[in-house]
Amino acid sequence: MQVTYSILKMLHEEDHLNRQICKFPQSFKKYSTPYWEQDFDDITKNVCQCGSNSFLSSLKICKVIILGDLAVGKTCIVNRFCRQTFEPCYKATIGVDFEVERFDILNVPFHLQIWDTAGQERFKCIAQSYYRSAHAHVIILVFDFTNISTLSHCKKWLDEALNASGNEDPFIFLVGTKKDLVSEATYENIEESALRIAKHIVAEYWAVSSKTQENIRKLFFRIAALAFNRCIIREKEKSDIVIASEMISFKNREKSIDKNHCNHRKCKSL
Ligand SMILES: Nc1nc2c(ncn2[C@@H]2O[C@H](COP(=O)(O)OP(=O)(O)OP(=O)(O)O)[C@@H](O)[C@H]2O)c(=O)[nH]1
Repeated sequence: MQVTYSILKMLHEEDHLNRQICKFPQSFKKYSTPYWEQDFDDITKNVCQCGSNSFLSSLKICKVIILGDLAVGKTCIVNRFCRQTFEPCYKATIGVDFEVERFDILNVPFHLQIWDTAGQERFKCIAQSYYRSAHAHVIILVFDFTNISTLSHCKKWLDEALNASGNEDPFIFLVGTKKDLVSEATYENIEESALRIAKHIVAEYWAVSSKTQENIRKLFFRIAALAFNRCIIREKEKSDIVIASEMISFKNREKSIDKNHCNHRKCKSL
């Protein structure tokens, strides 16, 4: 999980000052999430409070892959969050673009590497070759509120990503974009279907607009907090296992030294 120099070059370091997370961000709708965490885990809080653990000192980074049909608004989501910009003209993504964004969570630096992939069929293979075995920690499936067929394709995008990415247990988000373009009635209609699909694919549902900025920041803060919490717990488990196995091998070594001593004494007394 070390960040290489080329990735570091792309960090928007100046932005992290307004990316401080101290309170656990909540889901978009209380009951439309499989992730029930309401707060950081006690393990996370303790580790961050003492701050001395060696794994906190290394820079942590989690991979987020954004997928969905062409022109649903994937690039606009990334640009709105990372650059505070919105581009009204469509320019297809070729292959993959990525950004690295820094957060300070419970006063610990944490990075999201955000992969914006191509939705166009002819560029899809290039994108897949990038994120194959990328071990994505988070998968964001994007659909367009103005085009209902993009919602029904999300399951296919997820299956392809799970096959390619190599991580069996990523956080999954189903995100509807262009909320600003639909009437309240259409929005509610499509949301009902989206909630059903989110439940079926075990994903957390969000509705956003990159044009008006609605919910974009909240979405990424939620993703960062969930990923950070899991990352710390897993690192802690790993370090506990290492300590436990070191203790076992230390005890075994002590036992074998004792045994050798005994054998030595026995030999002498014979
Ligand atoms: N009104 C409105 N337009 C949006 C919104 N999000 C994206 N768009 C427009 O939708 C078009 C496609 O957006 P992109 O972000 O380029 O779509 P994409 O999913 O990255 O497309 P590919 O790179 O082909 O996969 C652009 O013309 C955007 O301006 C939104 O929230 N509101």
